Amino acid sequence: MHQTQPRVPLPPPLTSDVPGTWAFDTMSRRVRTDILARIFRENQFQSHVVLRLQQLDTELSAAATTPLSLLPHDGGPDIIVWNEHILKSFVQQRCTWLSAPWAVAEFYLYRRIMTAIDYFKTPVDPFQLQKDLGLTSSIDSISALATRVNQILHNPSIPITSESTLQHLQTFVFISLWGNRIDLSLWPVGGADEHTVKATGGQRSSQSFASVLQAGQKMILSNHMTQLVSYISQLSAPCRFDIIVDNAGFELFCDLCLADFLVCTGIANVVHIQLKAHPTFVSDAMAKDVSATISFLQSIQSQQGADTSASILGHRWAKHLSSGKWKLCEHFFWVQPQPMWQMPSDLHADLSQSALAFVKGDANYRRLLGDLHWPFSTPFADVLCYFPSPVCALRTLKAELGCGMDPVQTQRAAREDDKWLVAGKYGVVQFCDTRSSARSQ
Ligand SMILES: O=P(O)(O)OC[C@@]1(O)O[C@H](CO)[C@@H](O)[C@@H]1O
Repeated sequence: MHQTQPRVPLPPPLTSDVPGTWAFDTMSRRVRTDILARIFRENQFQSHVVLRLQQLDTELSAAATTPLSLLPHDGGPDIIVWNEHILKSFVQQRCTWLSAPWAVAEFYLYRRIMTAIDYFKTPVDPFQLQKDLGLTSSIDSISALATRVNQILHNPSIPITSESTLQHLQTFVFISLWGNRIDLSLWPVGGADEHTVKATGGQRSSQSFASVLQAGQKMILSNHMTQLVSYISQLSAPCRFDIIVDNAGFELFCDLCLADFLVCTGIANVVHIQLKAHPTFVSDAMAKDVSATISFLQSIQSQQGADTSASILGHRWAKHLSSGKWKLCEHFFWVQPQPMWQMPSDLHADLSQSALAFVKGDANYRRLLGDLHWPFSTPFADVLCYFPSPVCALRTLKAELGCGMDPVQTQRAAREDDKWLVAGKYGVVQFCDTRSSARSQ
């Protein structure tokens, strides 16, 4: 029988009321000084919108004592889910922005921003500038990677025989993993905090990303790559794959490189790209951001003259979309805080058609784990056995939770860097074949 939730007892949720934690710093400081402040700076909203954003800022300035409230009817089709299923019990218990489960409070913040800006009447993305800069400032990395991708997929001297395909598969999975380091909510383009990647025009991320890829293996605290590759190599025919993506910008570019590889090699006959239904977590990708990325790639040729790699890629990706090899899917569940084992039945049924879902990034990973305080050594399969399809999490660590990590590795990481859980330097590649895991129970 298919598990409907983790097969081990559930620990308590992370909350953001413990001073000294990243969760506390996020909800009591970062969301105001980094996220809301940028929205004010980077948008020209009408005065009534500014007023609502200021009211939200006032609530957050007293986060420890301000209780969460239900959402007003703002035209969003998700109101009933939010008010009846997500918020009701926390509102009844008078949970505050800090005492409510962290995931609930943090997703709620972005949903409140949508209310404040009247998003469901006039869908303006308040993070558009950051998203645009995320692409343009990564142009060198994008061009370099585009050249490599085209060599692998088009150069007849690198045959796509099965052994080399599996080698390349690993490369593309690593690229997608480490693309998650470049996260605009942590490293805003042009920002100047401790996490900031130096914004030096077009060279923003090319050096850092090359060095991240090189550092690679030793920064991975749990690595199921062998099992992942073995599973994929045993699929008998081209199948559907899913990528539950995370950030727009350079990370999305990296994820689309993986999706490109999967369809060009015939490993996949279709890749469903699972996207957010409204702007959230600053940089999280929506369908429009995929289209913008492809248009940006197609335009690089005219900007750069000689280098056509990115533009070739952009045209190929546009064809993947028009031919139906790539399908863009937005769902409101992806912008909500519930544990993934509470996935709505339509999405569950749909994902159960997939041969494999790659789940990208930290916020999605938190939801895979229900944002709970698992002992770090809890086996990944004991938690993820409920997922509707075989699943591979590609996450760089940016929050104080995890599972499936050997204590030898976590102790090493803690010795090397006291911010190992949140700095995005360490990563995991974790795989669970939920179908065989169910059979072996
Ligand atoms: O999902 P992503 O982009 O990898 O990370 C999201 C994130 O930046 O936001 C949260 C803190 O605000 C944490 O979960 C994490 O640090």
